[in-house]
Amino acid sequence: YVDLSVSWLGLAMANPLYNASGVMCRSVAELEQVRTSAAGAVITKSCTPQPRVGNPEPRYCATPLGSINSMGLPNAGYHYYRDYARSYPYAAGKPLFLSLSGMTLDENLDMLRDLAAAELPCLPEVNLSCPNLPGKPQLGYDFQACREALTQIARVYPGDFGVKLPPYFDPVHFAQMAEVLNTFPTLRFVTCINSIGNGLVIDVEHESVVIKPKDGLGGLGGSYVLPTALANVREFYRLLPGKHVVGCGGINSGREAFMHILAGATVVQIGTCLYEEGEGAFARILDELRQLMAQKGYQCLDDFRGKLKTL
Ligand SMILES: O=C1NC(=O)NC(C(=O)O)N1
Repeated sequence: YVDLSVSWLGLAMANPLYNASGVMCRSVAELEQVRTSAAGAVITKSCTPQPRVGNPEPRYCATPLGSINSMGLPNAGYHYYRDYARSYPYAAGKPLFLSLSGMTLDENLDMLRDLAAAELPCLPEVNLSCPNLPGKPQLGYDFQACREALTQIARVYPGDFGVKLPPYFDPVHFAQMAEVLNTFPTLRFVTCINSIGNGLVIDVEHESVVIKPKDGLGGLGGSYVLPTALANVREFYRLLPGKHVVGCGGINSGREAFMHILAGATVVQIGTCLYEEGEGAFARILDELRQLMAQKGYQCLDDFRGKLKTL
């Protein structure tokens, strides 16, 4: 028998799989699709205080190797998701995470103050890494700005929270960001990774880019990003003792879910694969993970979590 359950942050999950923020989570209908699927948890679309239409379309395109998107944070506004979190059936056993992505630090602080006052069981995942807002840099690449932001966030939000990080590509950057993150004891998890920002996909037949915003530049997801996602999971697993890493990036089957957990992920999120396949992806990936564990003689996730061998 294979046990896929996860116990973390005072939460009990039947399995480690849920959606990546941004996919199947902008409307209540979509959120309910995830909640009533085989997923072990639910996370909302990154929200801003006011609703946003987002970037001009086409703004998403799938390819054989993954996806490119420049959505531009289209969302129903903070109060829509807070109200969903108010009526959410926590007792049913699937945790709810609320993704926040204010356009400024003050916007994040305003939303977090309100969320703290609401005293809801949901957990915030503060998005430090949206790559698709024209003219705005990804906060996660400015270490001093992150330190200042997290100082104020931890001050206005007393509870546990997490952050969605951009991918890093240099050991010095892993170390510098880890030093910032380790300053905050209530920062309990990091979600690695957000899309690899500002890629360019070209359509040879039409000799054109495939998305409209930023002349075709967009965040990459899917198989394109798996090795980078795994590196970020493993490096932050090593560098953030006592914190959890949520793995995200390139999970298409039980094999990639296994890789993320072997690299140290406590739980894992799926984005591109969920967008392309639909909520059936959850049950399929869980079955594949179960089978792989059974073949290897593992009975639970702790039997192999974080035990990636080096040579
Ligand atoms: O953080 C984000 N990452 C992405 O890849 N896309 C969305 C978006 O553009 O809304 N946001």
